[in-house]
Amino acid sequence: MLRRALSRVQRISSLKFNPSSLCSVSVAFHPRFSPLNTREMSVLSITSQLQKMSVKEPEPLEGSFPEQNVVDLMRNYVSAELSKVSGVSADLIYPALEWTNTLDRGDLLIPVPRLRIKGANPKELAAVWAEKFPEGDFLSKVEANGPFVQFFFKPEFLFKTVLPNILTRREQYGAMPLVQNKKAVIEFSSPNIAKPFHAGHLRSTIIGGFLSNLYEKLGWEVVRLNYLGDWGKQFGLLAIGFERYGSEEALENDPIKHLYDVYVRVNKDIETEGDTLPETESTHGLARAYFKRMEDGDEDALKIWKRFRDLSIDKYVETYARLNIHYDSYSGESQASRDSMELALKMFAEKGLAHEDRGATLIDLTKFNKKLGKTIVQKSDGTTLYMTRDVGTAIDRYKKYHFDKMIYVIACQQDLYTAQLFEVLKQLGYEWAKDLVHINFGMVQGMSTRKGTVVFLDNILEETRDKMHEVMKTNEAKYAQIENPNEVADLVGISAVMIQDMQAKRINNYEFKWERMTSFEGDTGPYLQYAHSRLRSVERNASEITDEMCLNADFSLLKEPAAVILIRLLSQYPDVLRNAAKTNEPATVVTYLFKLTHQVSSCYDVLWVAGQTPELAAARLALYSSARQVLFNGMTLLGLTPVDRM
Ligand SMILES: NC(=[NH2+])NCCC[C@H](N)C(=O)O
Repeated sequence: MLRRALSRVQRISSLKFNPSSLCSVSVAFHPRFSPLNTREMSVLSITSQLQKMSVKEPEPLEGSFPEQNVVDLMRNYVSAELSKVSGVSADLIYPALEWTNTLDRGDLLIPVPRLRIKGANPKELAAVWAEKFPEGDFLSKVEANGPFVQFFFKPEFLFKTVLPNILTRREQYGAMPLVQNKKAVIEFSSPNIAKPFHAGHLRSTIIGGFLSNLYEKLGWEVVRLNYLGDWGKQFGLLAIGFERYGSEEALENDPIKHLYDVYVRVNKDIETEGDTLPETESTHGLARAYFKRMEDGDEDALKIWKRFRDLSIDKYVETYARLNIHYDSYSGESQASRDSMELALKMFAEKGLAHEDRGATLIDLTKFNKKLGKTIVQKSDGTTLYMTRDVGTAIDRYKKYHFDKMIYVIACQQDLYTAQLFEVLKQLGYEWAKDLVHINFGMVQGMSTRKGTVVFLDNILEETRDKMHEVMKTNEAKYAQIENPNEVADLVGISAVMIQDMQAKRINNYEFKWERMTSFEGDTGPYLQYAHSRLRSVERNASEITDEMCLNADFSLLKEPAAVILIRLLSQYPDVLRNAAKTNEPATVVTYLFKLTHQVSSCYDVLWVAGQTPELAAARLALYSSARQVLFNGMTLLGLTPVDRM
């Protein structure tokens, strides 16, 4: 029995990842570790573990969360002790402590020059302080490196505090109440009805979904908004087009695609007509008249538009659900209230912001900032514009939500536009204009289906799924065992698309590459999924070890350098979230998850679970299980659905 288990571990640990080893999937959670059925285990906070160890908690400094974040606890300790050694106040030391780039430089470091001690040589000070610094219960080593002092956390301490914390907090590990009673409105995705859902919308969706999850984890109440492009002259055109070419059946079946087809055809009509027809007969003229009726609130004219909108939203809801995104509200340009827009136009006039130019109303923003140029807020025919609707909408939103922060996730092509919008609101005297944030991102090149050029999100996801499916089919025997291959292929495919998108800084452009993205090797979405499913398999193979056994394991048995690096990485996770909220970069989390999974993979060779004494097996399983939990948390934060088997 033991020998069999041992050889199984050997087999697993020597297994290089091979896509055709995809065998069966279940997205259901392992019952013992299910976030849904886990028996309530009371949370063992980092600080409550200290009491058990009879270690005195360092004085908590402002802005630290030692209960949830062991790195904060260490910051508190280092700040207090370094204050004694250096005479600098702890409050000044705390914010000067930095992360290290690599763990061989310690877990935290302080650049001595940051403390601005007059007339002192930073190198000498670093050497003296390192020499005098008491390691205490918290640190294993303190060393000077040029003008830096490097602090190494004591692994035994991390094992004893962090593992029980992860194993009892589960999906909550990483979360902390950075803010209280604060609301963030996050607007993202915002596609245009009857137009393709292009790469820009996909990026906005992915980044916005992530930011919403992140802010929630850090204590914000988050309102997720989709601001649909559902208003404007093109909806007059679409209605005319639908009279000519629409099909009820096609509309019901696939509203997004059908409306797009109709839109393309009616635009062709306009092209063919040129200016051969008088305004009253031309497609253009008819569309304009139709939209005017919509703006005037003509119920008949609005009826068909509302149907287009409702059916499109139904379809969007479905597609977003595949990405684990659920909106609090599908608003859109059409929802900007008349009152707010009129108020805004009135205020433009009163504040002397606007001027007339050939019947149109303009705001000259160069007075405030040269780069901002001018913007039109009302056309000569009195119809509203994108900008006016955005201004009205922002006013409506503040009334409705009283947000503390409002984030717009919009492509960098609209950098100027967004800056204008924010400036206009500021000039209108809205105090909350300072709480508006534009999170921008670069372009995706070459995102198209293999067949055509026009893209809808659904098509991209379907195509990725099919591609994954093909890879899975390359191993017939394994494939035959898969219960729901389509579902696995879908989830792994979605991870491929999303991770490719979140891997680099937002502002970078990137090229949409099928081969690269769907590969199981290298830093890809499928690799993360594989890493998660493999950790699940470790848990399944040791199902005789209960949660309690893991929790009460003797962590002093964890000694191997690979285990030490892993616990140091696991300890960083709460800080990674806090850092990601500073940069608003998903890449911060993605990079961390790859570091983590690489380290887990190094552990497999040296830290076996099967075939060990029960004590050692329990301690190691606790470590793997914690790593699995952190990976799970990171993946779901990004919007992925981790698979249990593949
Ligand atoms: N409040 C806003 N303007 N949000 C951005 C909307 C994006 C717009 N629908 C587009 O596709 O370009």
